[in-house]
Amino acid sequence: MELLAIGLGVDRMLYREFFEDAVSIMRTNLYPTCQEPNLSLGTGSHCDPNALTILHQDLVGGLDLFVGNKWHKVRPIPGALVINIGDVFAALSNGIYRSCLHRAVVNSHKERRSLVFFMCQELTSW
Ligand SMILES: O=C(O)CCC(=O)C(=O)O
Ligand SMILES: [Fe+2]
Repeated sequence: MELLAIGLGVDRMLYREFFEDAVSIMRTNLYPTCQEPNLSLGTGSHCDPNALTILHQDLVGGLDLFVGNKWHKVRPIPGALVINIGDVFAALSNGIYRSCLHRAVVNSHKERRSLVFFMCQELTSW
């Protein structure tokens, strides 16, 4: 949160304090194999509605990002985390940081797992 604040040129503690009492959610996702992957949805395309998302994916691959009018694969890197800006942080930064459209697709040969931490905001901070 401090890095995001520094990037915006605001007090580095601003968002850290704002999210101090955040109530966050952690979710595990399992994407079984599918014989007809093109006919099935892993997660449909979406932007995360929370503030910030930290995602760990296994090495199977399946996370796609929509950038420059097309879908790009997010190549899994051992030990790396994917950080997504969500809609709340896009709003808090007046759109300077943008939430990104993404999806998870399935495949026919290997099941996939991801672990996702959704940093949310305390409901009374609105
Ligand atoms: O499993 C993934 O790679 C993405 C999951 C996701 O986008 C979500 O749970 O919001
Ligand atoms: Fe998501």
